[in-house]
Amino acid sequence: MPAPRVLISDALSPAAVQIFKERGVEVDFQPDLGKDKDRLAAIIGQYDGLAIRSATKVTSKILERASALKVIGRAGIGVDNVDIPAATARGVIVMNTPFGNSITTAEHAIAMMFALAREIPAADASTQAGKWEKNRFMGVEITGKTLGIIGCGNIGAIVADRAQGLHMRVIAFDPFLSPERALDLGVEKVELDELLARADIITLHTPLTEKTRNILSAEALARTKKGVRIINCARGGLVDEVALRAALESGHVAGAAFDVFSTEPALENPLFGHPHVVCTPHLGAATTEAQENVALQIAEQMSDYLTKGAIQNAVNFPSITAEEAPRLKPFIALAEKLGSFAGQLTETGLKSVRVTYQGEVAGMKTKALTSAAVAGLLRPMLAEVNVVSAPSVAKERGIVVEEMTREQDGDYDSLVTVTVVTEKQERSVSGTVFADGKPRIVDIKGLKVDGEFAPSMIYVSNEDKPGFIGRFATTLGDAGVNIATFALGRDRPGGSAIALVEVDGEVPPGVLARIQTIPGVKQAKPLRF
Ligand SMILES: NC(=O)C1=CN([C@@H]2O[C@H](COP(=O)(O)OP(=O)(O)OC[C@H]3O[C@@H](n4cnc5c(N)ncnc54)[C@H](O)[C@@H]3O)[C@@H](O)[C@H]2O)C=CC1
Ligand SMILES: O=C(O)C(=O)COP(=O)(O)O
Repeated sequence: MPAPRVLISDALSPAAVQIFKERGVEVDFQPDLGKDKDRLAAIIGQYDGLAIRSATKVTSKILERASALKVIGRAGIGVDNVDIPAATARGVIVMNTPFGNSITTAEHAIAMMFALAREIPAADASTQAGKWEKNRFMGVEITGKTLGIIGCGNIGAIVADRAQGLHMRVIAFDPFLSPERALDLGVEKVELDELLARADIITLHTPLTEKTRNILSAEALARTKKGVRIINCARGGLVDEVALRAALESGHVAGAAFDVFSTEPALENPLFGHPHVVCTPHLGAATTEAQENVALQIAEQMSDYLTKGAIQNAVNFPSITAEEAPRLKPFIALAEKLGSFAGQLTETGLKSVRVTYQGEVAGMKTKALTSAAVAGLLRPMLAEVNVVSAPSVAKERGIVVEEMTREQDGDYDSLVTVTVVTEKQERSVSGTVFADGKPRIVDIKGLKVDGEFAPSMIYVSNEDKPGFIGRFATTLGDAGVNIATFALGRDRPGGSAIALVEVDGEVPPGVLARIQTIPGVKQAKPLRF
């Protein structure tokens, strides 16, 4: 197999290049490419992986051209520059490095707070201009002030910790912050209105989502305390920049420090030029330490995925460690094949699919296995679906996906059952993985069998009557089809029976129709795996 190829299209630390190479991944380092979307679109089709920071915008248009792409790695935290639904729909894993730059970014927010409180940038410019305006700059003390943190996750929590070290009172608004965690962090959890009314300084640390966009709107700004200072080191778009400018002009807001802007690169912005505004060009993560951390980590994660199938910190797929990957692999194949079996037999509208895990397999990454089963199920109907995209494709089509785990209670250490409910019927198939690592099908619609999955198979359900096997074999023989393996199952003598037959090569047209005419045959279907 040729080595996987990765394109680095943003200014990652060159440390990443070394890691990729050491791990058998070819790497193309073009740190400015992300800014040129046409060139990126022109070459992205050659790569299995794309490593980015915030300058590369991975839009659905870029993804349409990314025919070989398997993984996008964000050397940093925010993935709002990636169209995640579009990546997921194309089966591309999107991973980030959720902690590598959080201390550095929190430190930047604290630095911005001091810059605002003591007007350091303006004082610096004035001093170096030879003005010595000692009376112009009158700061405010940080000690004893109330810091309002909007979004108290990884970065917000570090900011809270540092602020407490500075003897500030810390209040936080974050709907997902548990009272226990708030207590642990020593912050007072409050509603947004209370934060706005009480904070002397507000700092934002939420991702940009439809819920957080414009969280500091004109109305919200109007509810803040007079003389408040506002820091945004999270994402442009969280604050209404025009309304903030007006509030600065009126003197209601005493100062603002922004690292991120609604349009980036921010070559102009409503906040620019105000004497109490401090700006940096998206430098939150820009320290040598943080950049090394995120570059090394993303290169490791992407290499592990491309070479070993391990998944860490994916925002659109469950994690699978490098140790788990080989153990999971045969079960992924099993789940996909069971799903495929059910999908190939499905002729009417799919309503729901239930995947049941019994025994040892119940302790594995069942979410990944369920995605594989759904991918296998949908593939006979939709060619472009894979393990990553399957859950979202199913959801889009209104197919309910359920997962159940149970204790082992049968002959097998592990048993996976895929049950498909269509408009007409419910059908289950079960399988396991034997010690040889090969997936086997062990139960079809409650009838026990023991069959392997083969590239070309015929499935027959029939009444258990003498003469069927002879006629069936003759029909195939007459058509020049060689039987490779033959697995039979039935519920009771004379009851319902099934045959799962592996044949060499394609089943010629017309053969299935002839099988269908054998007395007692209810259904005959070709299957491919
Ligand atoms: N300026 C820069 O260079 C950098 C900026 N960032 C930005 O900082 C953001 C935060 O990063 P982390 O703390 O690591 O993320 P995180 O996911 O650990 O924390 C985000 C917090 O926001 C909270 N949240 C979500 N929706 C909310 C809402 N509607 N109202 C209030 N809180 C809400 C979440 O519950 C979570 O606790 C990132 O999403 C990224 O956009 C991150 C790194 C560098
Ligand atoms: O990690 C993040 O979310 C950041 O915003 C850092 O962005 P950058 O990698 O410096 O372009």
